[in-house]
Amino acid sequence: MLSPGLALHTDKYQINMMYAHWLHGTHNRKAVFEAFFRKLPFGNGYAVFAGLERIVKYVEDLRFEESDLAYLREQEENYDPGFLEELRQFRFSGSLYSVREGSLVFPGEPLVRVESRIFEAQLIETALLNFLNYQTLIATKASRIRQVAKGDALMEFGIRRAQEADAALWGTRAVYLAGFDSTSNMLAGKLFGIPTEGTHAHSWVQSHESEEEAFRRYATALPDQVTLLVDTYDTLGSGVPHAIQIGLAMKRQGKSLRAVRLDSGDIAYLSIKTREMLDQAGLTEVKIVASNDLDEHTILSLKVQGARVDAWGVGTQLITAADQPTLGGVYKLVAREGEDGAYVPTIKISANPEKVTIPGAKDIYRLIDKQTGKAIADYLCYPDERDIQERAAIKLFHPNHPYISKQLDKYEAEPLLVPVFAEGKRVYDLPDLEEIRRYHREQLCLFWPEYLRMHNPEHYRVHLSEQVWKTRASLMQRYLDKT
Ligand SMILES: Nc1ncnc2c1ncn2[C@@H]1O[C@H](COP(=O)(O)OP(=O)(O)OP(=O)(O)O)[C@@H](O)[C@H]1O
Ligand SMILES: O=P(O)(O)OC[C@H]1O[C@H](OP(=O)(O)OP(=O)(O)O)[C@H](O)[C@@H]1O
Ligand SMILES: O=C(O)c1cccnc1
Repeated sequence: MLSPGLALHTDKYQINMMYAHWLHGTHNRKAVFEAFFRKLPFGNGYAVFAGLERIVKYVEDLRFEESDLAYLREQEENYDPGFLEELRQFRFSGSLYSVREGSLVFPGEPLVRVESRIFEAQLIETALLNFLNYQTLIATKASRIRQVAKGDALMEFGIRRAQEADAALWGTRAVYLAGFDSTSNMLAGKLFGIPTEGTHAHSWVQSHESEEEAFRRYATALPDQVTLLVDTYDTLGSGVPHAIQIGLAMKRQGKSLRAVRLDSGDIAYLSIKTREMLDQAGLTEVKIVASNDLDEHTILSLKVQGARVDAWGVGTQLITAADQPTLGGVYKLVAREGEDGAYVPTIKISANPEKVTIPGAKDIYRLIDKQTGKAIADYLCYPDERDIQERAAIKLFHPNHPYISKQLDKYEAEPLLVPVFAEGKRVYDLPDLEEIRRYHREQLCLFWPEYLRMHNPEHYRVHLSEQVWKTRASLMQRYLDKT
């Protein structure tokens, strides 16, 4: 976990292609790849981009260690010693552009663009997708839960169910950047400065002679952060009454019981009853925490039922993105260096029109209505179309039915891709996590609620510039003419 030696965190075919390029002397040719996804997860109206910090650290630390080279030598006798020497000298020397973490992103737009020797761009594909796919998926799930929970406190409880340690750690970071308030994950707390929270387990109660004794001892040990788990034996029959006893005793000492936690049964019914009992005892300040296989659907349903829950602990469903295990992001070659040294746009044709790639290195701009301050659409264009930021008007058209078009004026065009590496040097200061959270909140404010709702959200458009559209059409035609 977090080990520096991630050069072999890649698929074998990348190393094989690197070898074949090296053997034929094409390894130093420049190429442009773009990472994007085709379909939004969970039926959501947007995704929340995450993974850049991990990508940056990976790219910066990327070295083949002697043990990696020894392993490769052992694996494939065809690998020439000169190739292994080339790997020994390997450093990322290219440029990388990325959307900022916390951005709202949409299908088909480049989230990361890599311009480098094909030798390097090919190697980093696998790790880059691995980081981006998982973290963006989890951040999106967390953002959905935040939308539903509104102002309630949200705690991440997932380590024990995550797909191993790295997923727990980086997943927790993704969850926090998308709006959770805290985590039970202590390592994530230490490494990323995320606030940590913890109640206690059933084992604490079971390890005592009585529930009452267990509660009393816990309250004595940690008087400033007591949340008592009240469902070990009988929530309303013993758990809540014992918690009330402790709460009243703490109050007499000028302290305060913070909360009780419900972890089984009918959470709507039990939380309403628990609230009544606490209020009747004069403990109106004591909060109610709920946990037990929660996700955005259950939380929404519980709220509709009038559940009196102040804070939600969410683990399994979130950290594993249980309803959709991957984002499906891809990394496609969009341009290669031609014989004359200039970039040539490339296309990947597919029988499935959604899978035909968009050729050429592209930038993305978010078009914002100057009057409302809200995002209208995203716009893909080539870097030399930078005047998009100054034009008086812009034409937006449907890519499959270009006669459906509209003219847009009084807009601002905000570039989404920022330079992260330039010729191997990092040119981007990684923002701290609090800044990313703030940025994510600002991003949400940029969109009309229609795009943000959990069920059947409006479809936010990603448009192509006329130049991009024409290049794509002509490359498709060229391909059709050949076949
Ligand atoms: N009022 C409710 N409406 C909708 N879903 C609820 C309600 N109360 C609880 N749930 C959810 O229903 C599921 C109940 O799961 P399950 O039956 O496994 O739990 P349980 O029997 O109450 O507790 P245990 O964890 O001890 O098995 C959980 O996902 C829980 O969050
Ligand atoms: O349900 P999650 O969203 O994953 O939240 C974390 C769960 O982990 C703990 O119990 P655990 O699942 O270990 O045992 P239990 O189900 O028997 O309480 C805790 O009590 C929560 O229920
Ligand atoms: O602190 C808690 O209540 C907690 C932490 C992890 C998993 N379940 C519960």
